[in-house]
Amino acid sequence: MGSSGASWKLPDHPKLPKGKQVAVVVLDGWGEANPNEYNCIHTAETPTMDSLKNGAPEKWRLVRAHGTAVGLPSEDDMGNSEVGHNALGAGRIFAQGAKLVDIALASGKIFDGEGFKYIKECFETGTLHLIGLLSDGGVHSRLDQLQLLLKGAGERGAKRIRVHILTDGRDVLDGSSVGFVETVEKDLEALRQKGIDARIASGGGRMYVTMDRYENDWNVVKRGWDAQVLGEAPHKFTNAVDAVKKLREEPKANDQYLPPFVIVDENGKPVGPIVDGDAVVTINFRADRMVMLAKALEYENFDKFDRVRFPKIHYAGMLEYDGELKLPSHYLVSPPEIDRTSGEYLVHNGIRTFACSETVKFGHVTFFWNGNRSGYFNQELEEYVEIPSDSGITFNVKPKMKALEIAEKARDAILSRKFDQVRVNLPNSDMVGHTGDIEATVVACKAADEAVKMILDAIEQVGGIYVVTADHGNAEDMVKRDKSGKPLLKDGQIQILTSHTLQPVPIAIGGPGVAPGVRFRQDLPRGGLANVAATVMNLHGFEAPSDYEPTLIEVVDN
Ligand SMILES: O=C(O)[C@@H](CO)OP(=O)(O)O
Ligand SMILES: [Mn+2]
Ligand SMILES: [Mn+2]
Repeated sequence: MGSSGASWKLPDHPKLPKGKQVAVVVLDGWGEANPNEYNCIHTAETPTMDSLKNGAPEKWRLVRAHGTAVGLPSEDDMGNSEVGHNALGAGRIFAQGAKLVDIALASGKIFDGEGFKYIKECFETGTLHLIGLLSDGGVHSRLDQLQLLLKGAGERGAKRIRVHILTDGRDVLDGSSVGFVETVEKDLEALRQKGIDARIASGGGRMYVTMDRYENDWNVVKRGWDAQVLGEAPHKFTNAVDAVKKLREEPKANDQYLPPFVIVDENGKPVGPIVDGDAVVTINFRADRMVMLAKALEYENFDKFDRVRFPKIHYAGMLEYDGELKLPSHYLVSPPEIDRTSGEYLVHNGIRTFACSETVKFGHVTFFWNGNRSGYFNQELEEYVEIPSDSGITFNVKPKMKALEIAEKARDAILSRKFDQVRVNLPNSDMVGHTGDIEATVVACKAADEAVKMILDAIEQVGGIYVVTADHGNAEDMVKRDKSGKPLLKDGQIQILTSHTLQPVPIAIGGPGVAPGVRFRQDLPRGGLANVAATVMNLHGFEAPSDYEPTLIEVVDN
């Protein structure tokens, strides 16, 4: 029985057969935009994806992948992997972390919750530490939420506050970190005026310090730990604005990869290591890049790196980050209850599933796909394969990443005929797009296209079906634009856009197993990623649950 009380048994589709193998391919960060020199997908040779596009409108269309279509607060919110894969897998639109935190802060309920009460127990004698991504990107965290949390904690008795910042440059323009740090410094000054000892204590760039994911490189988390908890870092400054400005002067320095630093007092002593009796909040609402730190902060038994000290603290996440691990055990806002995902339904209906990506996106097609739940629903029917990603490099150095290896695994899984669904994420256009290296991103897009071809060829051989789509845009637009769409100049220069976009993404269906008469319906012009789950269920021969977003396809008699 599903948690709603509904049966897990899916009705047979009245027209579509069962038993076809379905490949579900998610191109990460592959949106649709006007062709021009900043559209790396357009520039790249992508014959496979181009040929799919020729199937429009019956076998190719666009779907929305940002804003309210994926449960984000507003249409100005770009898409991202978490909300994108949640929608793809769950078939419904859930108000996402960003929005839930907004609501809890607006009503003040966040301060009445169990999580806040728990950290508040330390306010009298301990320090409140806030650790997280400092930007207004809205993908992992948001500046205004941090500001409200700081203010609220001050009003509710926090006497000593330390902020441990992670600079962004990935969801926002590179170089924007300085302005964000200045803003927080002003807020902290206002708190100090009220007698609260509030300061920035440490910092570092998100990709080099703390925000690794899926255990690709624990050194990243260790660097953060050393600075945040131990108060140790190679760079010491007395002021965070100076720190960020100075560290950015290094050749090749950028916000994403700033080295760790600590803020010290006039005697050279770190101003805010984390010690027994302190409270810690990780302010990111998004899960993937907080899970590793959450484990380090929370687990008594931990062997991923030498923590040196394991302070007895009251730790809460902004959200619960992993529903299966119940991690962390305390949190300020309850996460969306993403239940009855398509993956869970399909295993209950006997669908054997293979899912694969490389480490940096592995959790996207498993954890995010399954509603932020780690592990299998049914190990007998599912196999999840992770191909180790390169670590310690920026992906413009190796833009092909593991696309070929992922495609080979998918091909072999398809040809083995052991699985009904073979699902992959191809990371290239996203991960290389985030580096802002246009030439490398073109190479990345070509590699992803070749991987798609390999998977489609295998589907052709077994008489199967493919669904090729993406989770949000990135590589299709690499320049910051004004409202009219013209590149926005700063000091006469274009500004490279490292972030995701607001663009829609393609979805294509095809393969010899698609029944005659199947085509995209024309009455869902505003269809989005959440409509994909029902579509895939149909292609497996099932009707989707009635509360799922409607399927994108129809079957016409011909
Ligand atoms: O790298 C990440 O964490 C985000 C951008 O902040 O990208 P994606 O949503 O594609 O994982
Ligand atoms: Mn993504
Ligand atoms: Mn991305």
